Amino acid sequence: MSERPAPTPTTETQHAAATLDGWYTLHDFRTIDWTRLKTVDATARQEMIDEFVAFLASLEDVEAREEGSHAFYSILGQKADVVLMVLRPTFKELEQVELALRKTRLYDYMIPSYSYVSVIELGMYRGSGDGDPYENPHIRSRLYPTLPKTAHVCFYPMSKARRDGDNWYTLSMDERKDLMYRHSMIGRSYAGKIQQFIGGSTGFDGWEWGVTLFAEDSLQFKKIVYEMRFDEVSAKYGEFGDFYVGNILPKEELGTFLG
Ligand code: VOV
Repeated sequence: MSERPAPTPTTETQHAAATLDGWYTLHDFRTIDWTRLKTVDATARQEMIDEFVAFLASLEDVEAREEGSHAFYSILGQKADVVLMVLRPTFKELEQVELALRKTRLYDYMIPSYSYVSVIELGMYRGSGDGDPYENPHIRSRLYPTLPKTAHVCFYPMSKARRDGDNWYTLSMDERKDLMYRHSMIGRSYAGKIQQFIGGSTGFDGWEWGVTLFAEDSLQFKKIVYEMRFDEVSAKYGEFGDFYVGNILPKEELGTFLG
């Protein structure tokens, strides 16, 4: 694992909140070229599916060794058909997963529809306690997580506003701390219903964070996002990209999905 710098302590001045940064994250959204796939004969299609299942099984091996994690979901609507979310310690390892995906035969029937690069991030608005946070087992489990395999996923990118009047980046640290505290209190009321993974993406991708939510009950996505819209940090400063929602796609069901 690459060495991480110790987070800088926060003061009352106007500066960036220190972050703890974990595994790098790629969300790879693809649309299936159904028209072309339908022309493939049953034997060749089964071979493609078997090869892709073996690819997913190889990701499971990495996850079992706790050297990364992934989640594979189908996506509702026309924005994409599937998403592979992958977590790895380095950009290089993310690239290796991308390359392995590209080398599968099924990839020839997948059209890229969207992707997002970020790094699992914990904002240290309240400090990180005593000792090296990267050695704290609780913090490590959040920075280097095994992703849930819940029934549903919801992904969207977001930024904090930099408008005249409502500019997150000109607020003092104390103001941001207070707002994030209120945000976290709403979040906590969804304990047991939603698990959130925030990927910091400033300098990596088109928005500042990628938000990935996992839930067994899909309605909880609407409830938390709606409730947060009334909270000042989202109401005044939240800017949002497209939402992608979908269902878990276990590798054992890939044959039915593509068949
Ligand atoms: C499932 C619930 C949930 C919980 C418990 C939760 C808690 C927390 C805590 C404690 C913290 C700060 C420290 C850290 O852990 O980083 C955060 C941080 C963050 N969040 Fe959050 N959040 C949740 C959920 C949650 C949602 C649903 C959203 C989307 C907002 C919306 O309007 O659609 C979100 C966004 C963020 C972001 C973009 C950040 C980083 C902002 C920054 O300026 O750094 N978040 N969040």
